[in-house]
Amino acid sequence: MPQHASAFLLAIEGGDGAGKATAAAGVAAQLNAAGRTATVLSFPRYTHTLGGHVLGDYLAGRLPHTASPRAMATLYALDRLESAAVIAAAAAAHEVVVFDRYIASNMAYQAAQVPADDARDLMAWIARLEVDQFGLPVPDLSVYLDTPADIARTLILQKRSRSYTDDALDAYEADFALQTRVRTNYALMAAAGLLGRWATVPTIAAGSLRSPLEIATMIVDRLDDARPDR
Ligand SMILES: Nc1ncnc2c1ncn2[C@@H]1O[C@H](COP(=O)(O)OP(=O)(O)OP(=O)(O)O)[C@@H](O)[C@H]1O
Ligand SMILES: Cc1cn([C@H]2C[C@H](O)[C@@H](COP(=O)(O)O)O2)c(=O)[nH]c1=O
Repeated sequence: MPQHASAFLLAIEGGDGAGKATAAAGVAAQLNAAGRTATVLSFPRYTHTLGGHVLGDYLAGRLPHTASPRAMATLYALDRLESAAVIAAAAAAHEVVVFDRYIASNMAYQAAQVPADDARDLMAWIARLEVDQFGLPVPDLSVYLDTPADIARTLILQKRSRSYTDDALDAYEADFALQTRVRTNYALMAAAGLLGRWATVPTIAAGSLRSPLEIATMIVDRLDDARPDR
C-alpha cells in the first residue's frame, strides 16, 4: 500500500444541501484522474459507528428528547473519534483525504443553537474537545461552499433517500432559521480562520448555480494554492 503519512486533509463544509457530497466526489474524481490518489470520508458515518447510528435516529426524530448543543456536539465528536483509525488509514494510503463535513460542521451547527453571544465560546469548546482531547487532526484546508439557503433547500429536496430517514427533510434541514444562522457561522469561521486555513467557494455565479465540474475545479485550484509545492 502506498504510504502518504502527510496526506493533505481537505474538508468540504457548508449548510445542508450546499452541494458538499457532490463536490467532494467531484474533487476526488479529478484528483484520481490526474494520478493524485484521493478518497472521501463523509461525516456523520451513520451506518459505520455507534455515534453515527444515534445521530441518524436523532436527525430522523426517532429519539424522545432534544439534547443540549454540548451533548449533541459530543455525539458528533464521538462519531469522529470512533473513526480515528479509518481517518489514519485513509491518510496513510492517499495523497488527499476529502472530508464531506468535519469538525467545523460541529462548530457551525451547534454554535447556531446557542445565543449569538455564546457562539464563539462553544466553537472553541468543540475545537478543544475534538482536537486537543480526542486527538483528531486539524484539516489543512476547509472549503466553505457558499450556497444561499433557498437554493440549498431546493437541492435538499432533490436528494436521493438517506440511510437514516425516509423524510424529505431531517430535523436540521427543516429548520430554515437554523440554516441561516449556520451560514452566518461559516462566514465568521472562514473570515477568522478558526480551525486552520479556509477558502470560500461561491456556488452561484450571475444568478445561476455553477456546474458540479466547475465547483470541483475551483476547489482543486484552492487546494493547489494551499500547497504550491505539489
Ligand atoms: N452544482 C450543482 N448543480 C446541480 N445540482 C447539484 C449541484 N450540487 C449538488 N447538486 C444536487 O443537489 C442535491 C444535494 O447535493 P449534495 O448531496 O451534494 O448536497 P450536500 O451539501 O452534501 O447535502 P447534505 O448536507 O444535506 O447532505 C443532489 O441531488 C445533487 O445531485
Ligand atoms: C458532521 C456534523 C454534522 N452536523 C449536522 C449537519 C447536518 O445538519 C447533519 C448531518 O446531515 P448530513 O445531511 O449527513 O450532512 O448534522 C453537526 O451538527 N455536527 C457535525 O459534526
